[in-house]
Amino acid sequence: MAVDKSLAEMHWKHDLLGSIEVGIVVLDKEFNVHVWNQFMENHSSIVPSMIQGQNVFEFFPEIDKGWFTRKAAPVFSLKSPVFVIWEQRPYLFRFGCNRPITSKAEHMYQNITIFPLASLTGEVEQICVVIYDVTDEAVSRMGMQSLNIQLQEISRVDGLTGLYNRRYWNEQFDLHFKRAKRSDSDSALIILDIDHFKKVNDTYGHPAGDQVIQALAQIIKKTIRETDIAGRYGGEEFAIILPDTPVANVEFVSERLRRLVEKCVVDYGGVNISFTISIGIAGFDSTHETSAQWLESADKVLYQAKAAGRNRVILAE
Ligand SMILES: Nc1nc2c(ncn2[C@@H]2O[C@H](COP(=O)(O)OP(=O)(O)OP(=O)(O)O)[C@@H](O)[C@H]2O)c(=O)[nH]1
Repeated sequence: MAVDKSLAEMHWKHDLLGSIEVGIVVLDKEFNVHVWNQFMENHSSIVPSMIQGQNVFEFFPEIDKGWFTRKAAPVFSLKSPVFVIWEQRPYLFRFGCNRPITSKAEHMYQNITIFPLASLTGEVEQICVVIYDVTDEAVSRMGMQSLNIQLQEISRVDGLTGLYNRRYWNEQFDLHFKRAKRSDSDSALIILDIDHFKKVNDTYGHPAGDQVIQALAQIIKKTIRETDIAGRYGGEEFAIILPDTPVANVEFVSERLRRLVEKCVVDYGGVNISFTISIGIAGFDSTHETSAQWLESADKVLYQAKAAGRNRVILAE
């Protein structure tokens, strides 16, 4: 009768392990496999008889042995469970995704729990690893994150040129001004404006003007350093912050920019359009009380450049 009872118990435990929608793996101190349930078999195509008694790392070389051993150590020694969520490590076992057609995931995302299995003497000789398939949750969370990043980008970037828009550039300029004020560093500000741009629009049309603006933005992107901050300040007006750059170097960069623009020819449906720009530069000056004063210094010399005949660079004294 007692034998029947334990047989029946084994039977329902076997059924339970088979029908449960999580992976169950029991490992000993050498990380040899003792239990491998149906979920694990379904996703790995490895049947229990193949893996039982074998070392899990040999079957799954993608498991970082050092990391997993460190995670399991307190489960054996302190008898306390350990949890690992997919955001820390996307998976333990690299399984394919359940819905390869409808899901964007390349693999199953997993949360795992490792808990101790104490023997009758209270010693932890084995651990149980439970694997939860959290692919749907992970995919939707990552989708939200990338959407947020895209939204943030859109709100920072000018649609026509891909440079920062005026609002975001101004925020950066304010921050940079405060930093420069604290460190009294060599920084400079460039403001540039397309010469007689109204004539471009009037002669070739607004879409042609847009293409000229885009061409200028490309030249700016190619000419400045990654650490410089360029924005479209107005219709055909651009502003660039050059952190940690002595004014002499800024004059050199500006002159190069001016010459590149002068040489550039925009091909608008077979019509060649040339254009020039005027540039005003103002180095950071600790007497500036506000970022607006710094901007005004650069703007003033830009208009001096316009008044002096355009297509030139002028540096604020
Ligand atoms: N195509 C196009 N034109 C724009 C855009 N934003 C502003 N503009 C035009 O840019 C022109 C600017 O003209 P003005 O401010 O008179 O300056 P300008 O003709 O460049 O003359 P100077 O700056 O004095 O050399 C106007 O005709 C605006 O309509 C834009 O996004 N696309």
